[in-house]
Amino acid sequence: MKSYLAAAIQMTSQPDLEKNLIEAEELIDLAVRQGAELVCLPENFAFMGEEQDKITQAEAIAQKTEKFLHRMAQRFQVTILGGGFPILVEGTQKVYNTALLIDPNGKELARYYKVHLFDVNVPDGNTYRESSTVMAGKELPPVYHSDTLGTLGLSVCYDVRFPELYRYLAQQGAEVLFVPAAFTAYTGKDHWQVLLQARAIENTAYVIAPAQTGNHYGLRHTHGHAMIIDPWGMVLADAGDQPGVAVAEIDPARLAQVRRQMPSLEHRVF
Ligand SMILES: O=C(O)CNC(=O)[C@H](CS)NC(=O)CCC(=O)C(=O)O
Repeated sequence: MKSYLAAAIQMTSQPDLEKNLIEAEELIDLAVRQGAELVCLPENFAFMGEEQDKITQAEAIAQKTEKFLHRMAQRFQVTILGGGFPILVEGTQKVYNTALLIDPNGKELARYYKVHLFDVNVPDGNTYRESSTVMAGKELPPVYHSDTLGTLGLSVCYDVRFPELYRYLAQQGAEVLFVPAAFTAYTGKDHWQVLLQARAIENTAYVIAPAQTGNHYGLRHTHGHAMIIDPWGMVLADAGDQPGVAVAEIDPARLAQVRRQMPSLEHRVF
């Protein structure tokens, strides 16, 4: 593992695939110009709209988005995380909420189907029933061991509330945890940063958390604050509440230092 720059992209995705992919490309370009070698897109980067519209367009979204990720990785010669987009589950009317990691040659390194689905009545009056259109993944997320970028662990959004998933990733050697998200504005203001810092601190790992921000359609507002957090829990970069990028250094020397200073991973009893 070497020292390198990573980017957490922040978008306001709409119910418009083509528009979102153009916007994503511009932000990837911006991140690469700032020197990022690992570029991470948020959950729903390709499409954010009514559940039913997502299902109707699922085939096109899945096909075009997967191609887009391969094309971007190759064109910009970076590793890309596509933080969450729908892929139809054969023989059903449901999709997997899927995160893909692609290398600069366009090769797929890792794939994860979101396990925890957001079926929550948020006190602001919005009701979320992700399980009405999404099939829950049944397997723990993968880690990918990269010689240059370190050991990378996948997850998506609502997963961040389930610490056992990240402890599993840490046990598999994860040094960098991805949490691509579309956190609601209401829960995000109180929980987003706290949860991310907790996952970083308790696993002494970097957290890269790309995010959705602003108003998408109807009453859907997301929290923003795409960020990168170091293994001590320090926020290294925060994209605020507008579309953009948060860029920060992922440094193996810092990781080793924190794991020396706070060896809690080695003191686990259970
Ligand atoms: O809002 C939308 O339209 C799109 N959102 C999503 O796709 C996903 C599943 S519904 N959002 C979350 O998981 C939010 C979790 C969250 O906000 C929390 O855990 O508090």
